[in-house]
Amino acid sequence: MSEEQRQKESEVVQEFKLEQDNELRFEVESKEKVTLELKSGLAEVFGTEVVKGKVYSFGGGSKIAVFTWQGCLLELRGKTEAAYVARETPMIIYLNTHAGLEQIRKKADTDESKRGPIAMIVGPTDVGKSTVCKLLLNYAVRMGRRPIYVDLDVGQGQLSIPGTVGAMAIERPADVEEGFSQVCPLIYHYGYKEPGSNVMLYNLLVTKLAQTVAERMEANRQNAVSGVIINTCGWVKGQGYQMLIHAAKAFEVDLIIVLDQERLYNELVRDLPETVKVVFQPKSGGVVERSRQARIEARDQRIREYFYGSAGQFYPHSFEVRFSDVKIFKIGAPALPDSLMPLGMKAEDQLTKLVTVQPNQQLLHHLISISMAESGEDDIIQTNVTGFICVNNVDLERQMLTVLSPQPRPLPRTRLLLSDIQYMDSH
Ligand SMILES: Nc1ncnc2c1ncn2[C@@H]1O[C@H](COP(=O)(O)OP(=O)(O)OP(=O)(O)O)[C@@H](O)[C@H]1O
Repeated sequence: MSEEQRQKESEVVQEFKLEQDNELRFEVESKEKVTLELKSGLAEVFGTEVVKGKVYSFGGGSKIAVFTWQGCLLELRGKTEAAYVARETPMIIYLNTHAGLEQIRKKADTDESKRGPIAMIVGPTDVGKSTVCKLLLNYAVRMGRRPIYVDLDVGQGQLSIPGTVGAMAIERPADVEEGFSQVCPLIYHYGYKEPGSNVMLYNLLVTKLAQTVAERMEANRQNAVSGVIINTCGWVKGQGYQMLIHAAKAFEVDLIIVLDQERLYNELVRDLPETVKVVFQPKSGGVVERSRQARIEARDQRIREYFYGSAGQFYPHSFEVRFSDVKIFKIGAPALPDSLMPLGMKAEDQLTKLVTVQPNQQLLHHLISISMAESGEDDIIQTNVTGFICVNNVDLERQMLTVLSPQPRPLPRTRLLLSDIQYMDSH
C-alpha cells in the first residue's frame, strides 16, 4: 500500500445529510487539511455553488459554512475542529436583501437616469461583514450583474494585503477555496493595520476611492446598474464611527446594513439623512470570534499568500535594488505644535505629508508599496499602487536593499511607499 493510500485509509470521514435551509459549519484544525465533497443535492459556500463530485480542499484555520436551499448530502475528510449542522441561519434575510438590491438594479436597467444600489455593510468585529459582502456579490454575479466591491477594511481586507483600501469590479463568483480572483483590483496605500493610526489619511483615501468608483460607474453602464457593495472595519465607536459616516457620505450610499449592533443602528438612523436606508440584521450564529492572535495570524497569512500563493504555488523573486534607483517615501511627518508650523499650514496637514525616507536598517522586514506614479510631481498619496515588496536585507555599505517581489527585477516603478506593517519571510 502506498503512503498516500495509507493516509487515505486512516483519514476521518464524516457524512452529513442536510435538510433544506440547513447549513453545515466546520473549522479546520491548524496545520491540518479538510476536503469537502457534495455527494448529492445542491449546496453553496458563501453564495458560490458547490459542484457535485468535485473535491474542495481547505487549509488550517478555515471556517466554512455549506448552505443548502434544497437539501443535500455532504462528505468531509480530515480533522475538523468542530463540524455540525445548524438549522437556524439568517440566510433567508440575506437573500431578501439581495432581492431588494436586485429590484433597484431592475429599475436602473430601464431608466438611464438611475443607477444601481450602493450598499455598505457595517458592524463590530466578527459579525460576518466580509461574509455578507461575499454573499451579496456572489448572488449578484450569478444573476449576470457586475457589481463593484469596495473594501475599506485595512486590517482584514479581502482584496489585497493589510494596510490598503481598494475596489474591484466582480466578474465571476468567488472561488470556493480561494475567494475572489484578484485581477486588476484598484489599490491605495494606507500603510497601517488600524484605521485609527492616521485618520486624516484614511478619510482622504476613502474620498479618493469613492471618486474613482463614481467615475467607473459613469464610464461603465453595467457596473453602474449593478451597484457597489462596501465592506468596512469593525471599529464602530468614537472616531471609528465618524469614519463610517464619512465613508457613507463619500460613496453616497443608499443602504446601510448594520449587523448585530442595535446601538450602532440607532446612531446611524439618527445621524444620516432620511434618504439613506439603514437596516438592522442579525449575525449568523456560525461566525467564529477570532482572538487577537488569530487576527495577527490571518494578516500574516494574507501577506504570505500574496507572495507564495494560497497553496505555495507561486515562486517569488529575491533581488537587490540600489538605493539610488528608487525613491522611498512615507506618509505623515511627526506632528509639530501649531506655533512651529509654517505659515498657513495646520498641524493636521503633517499627517498627509509625503516624507522622503533615507534607506536604513529600520526598513528591515517592512512591506513597501510600489506606486503607479511616474514622476516626483505626481500626487503619490492619491495614486494607486501596482504591487508590494518586502525588505529582506539592508546593506548600508553597498547601498543595496534585498527585496522579496512577486515579479522578477526590475521593479516596474521607482516611487515606493513605506508601510508600517512588517512581514517575516521565513521561507
Ligand atoms: N455561517 C458561518 N459558519 C461558519 N463560519 C462562518 C460563517 N459565517 C462566517 N464564518 C467565518 O467566520 C469568520 C469571520 O467572518 P467575517 O470575516 O465575515 O467577519 P467580519 O465581521 O468581516 O470580521 P472583521 O471584523 O475581522 O472584518 C470567517 O472566517 C468566516 O469564514
